[in-house]
Amino acid sequence: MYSVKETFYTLQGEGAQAGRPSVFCRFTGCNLWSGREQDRATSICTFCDTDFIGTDGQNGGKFKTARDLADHIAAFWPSPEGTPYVVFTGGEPLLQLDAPLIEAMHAKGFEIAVETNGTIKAPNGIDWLCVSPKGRAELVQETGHELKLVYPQPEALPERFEHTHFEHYYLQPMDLSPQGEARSTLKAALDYCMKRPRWKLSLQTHKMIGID
Ligand SMILES: C[S@@+](CC[C@H](N)C(=O)[O-])C[C@H]1O[C@@H](n2cnc3c(N)ncnc32)[C@H](O)[C@@H]1O
Ligand SMILES: Nc1nc2[nH]cc(C(=O)O)c2c(=O)[nH]1
Ligand code: SF4
Ligand SMILES: [Mg+2]
Repeated sequence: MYSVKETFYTLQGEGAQAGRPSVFCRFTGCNLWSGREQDRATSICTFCDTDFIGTDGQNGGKFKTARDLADHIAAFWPSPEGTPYVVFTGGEPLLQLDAPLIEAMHAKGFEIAVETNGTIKAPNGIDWLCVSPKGRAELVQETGHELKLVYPQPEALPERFEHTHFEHYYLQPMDLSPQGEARSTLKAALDYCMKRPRWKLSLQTHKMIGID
């Protein structure tokens, strides 16, 4: 059984695939925060910008089999042209994404992207793996296509991840607006990238243009 908060068609807003048309499948639940505001400050991940509780979002629900969920996701792809692309996110998608679902999406011709916090080893077969380390949480998944670190995090400074093996290294300015704080994390991130140029800047472009 898979538990999905929401499913929608949009553009990938972040990282090296920014601008790519994508079906987003947001799984319910995370291992680093309950999702309840009263637990935020005492959680390992304290700055999350996402509601991932329940199955009540747009086109959310519970799906009994990998085939059922794959059919649901594939229905959002608008046209036979281009390679269909699904981004599994959450919450923490690696709590639920498994080999049968990967196989079912590939059987439908999809490329599979994952956004993960890196605390759970990724299964084989993911076509684009984005790892985004969080606070004091141990990083288990040290390889992938992009490491996208939200910046600044006092307990997860970029230096801690320089021994890892990714094709791209990004800093993404922490958005504190969901918590009502306004502070310039953008300036801090771009200053760091310019000082240490293996790091590139990732902006949350979907928020700028007002899409999901
Ligand atoms: C909501 S998370 C879900 C996937 C997974 N749990 C993770 O943390 O990577 C999706 C992406 O949003 C990023 N993110 C979450 N909250 C953010 C914030 N306040 N500012 C900037 N990026 C944020 C995460 O680091 C991650 O790259
Ligand atoms: N457009 C868009 N791009 C995204 N990239 C990563 C996202 C996520 O929440 O995982 C996200 C999202 O929520 N929307
Ligand atoms: S690990 Fe990801 S989904 Fe979980 S609370 Fe942090 S940003 Fe949100
Ligand atoms: Mg998001």
